[in-house]
Amino acid sequence: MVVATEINPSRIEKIREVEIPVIDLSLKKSKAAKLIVKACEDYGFFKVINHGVPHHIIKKMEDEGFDFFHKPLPDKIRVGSANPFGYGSKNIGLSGDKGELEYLILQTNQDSILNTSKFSYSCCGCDRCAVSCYVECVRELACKILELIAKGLGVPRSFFSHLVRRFDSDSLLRLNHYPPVSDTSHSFQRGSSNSNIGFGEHSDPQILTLLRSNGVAGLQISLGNGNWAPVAPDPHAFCVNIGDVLQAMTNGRFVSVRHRAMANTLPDRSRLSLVFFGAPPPQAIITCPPQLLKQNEPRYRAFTWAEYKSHTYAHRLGETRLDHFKIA
Ligand SMILES: C=C1C[C@]23C[C@@]1(O)CC[C@H]2[C@@]12CC[C@H](O)[C@@](C)(C(=O)O1)[C@H]2[C@@H]3C(=O)O
Ligand SMILES: O=C(O)CCC(=O)C(=O)O
Ligand SMILES: [Fe+2]
Repeated sequence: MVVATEINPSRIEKIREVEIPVIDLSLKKSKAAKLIVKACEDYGFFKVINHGVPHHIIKKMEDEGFDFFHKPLPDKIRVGSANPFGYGSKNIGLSGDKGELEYLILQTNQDSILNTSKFSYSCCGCDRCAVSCYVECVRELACKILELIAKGLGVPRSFFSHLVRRFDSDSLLRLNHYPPVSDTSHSFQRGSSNSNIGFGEHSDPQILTLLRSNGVAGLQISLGNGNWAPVAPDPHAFCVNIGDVLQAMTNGRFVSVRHRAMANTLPDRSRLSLVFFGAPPPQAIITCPPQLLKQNEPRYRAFTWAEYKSHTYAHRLGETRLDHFKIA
């Protein structure tokens, strides 16, 4: 089915209903690995069910998120601006991108929280245990999926996952809050842009993203050529998407899917997404292993995650950052 939706008067985009792959992680490993590799090649996106993250840990994290966003604005601003860790509202990044949301970005690695950052869980008033328990579970889930990917691709088991498991991994947790359309009591002030984009089109720069949202719709993935597929909300599943680094490490065999979130149009319910970005340590060298190159020439030059990240942060949300690292 194709439905035309008006994003802005000069540009008609098509919304297509596609079957998003749903992978049951209780399947035999070899079967799950095969299905995941296929989903990564076809869409760079899939959902997982029977993922093993306990419901009470998700619920506690979600409650903490709602509590934070329902605080008065001065309390939220007090945690510091999302530069790169802290609270942000409507402005995404430092290059002028805007969204109809507010968010909180948290570092996940205890080592850097203690040593290099002014920002830690306690600053946002979130319960330290709720955040650490959630992060521990989703990190483990990300590693499990990366190990299935390694199995499916025929590379050593921890080839990708060790980067996310490392004590100095640069993984992040991001909480996005899309307030209800008519909520005037809320401390978040909706912009005057009339845009129905909540979080603009982009790819995630890291290795793998695990997104979980409450039952409110909004996420869409790009099918290319201006076609978008809505992702039905499912509080029991995690959405998984390939990041730019995994695209580079697979020499483009997997796609870092472009996605966006629509602004919340419900009058009475907020949308909350909890997003874990599994990232390498800053000095890790990102390159495609010879087993995956086969007879092909490498498409991207080797780079460190620190180099990629500084390139990312110097550019706008919607840019195709990996192009800069392409071998001509
Ligand atoms: C405009 C920007 C925000 C962003 C950094 C960037 O310069 C380009 C990528 C953006 C993004 C998208 C995925 C994640 O939400 C994020 C935390 C990331 O790593 O890259 C954001 C960055 C951000 O909001 O700070
Ligand atoms: O909230 C969503 O559904 C998408 C958020 C997202 O893409 C991000 O935080 O990078
Ligand atoms: Fe994203």
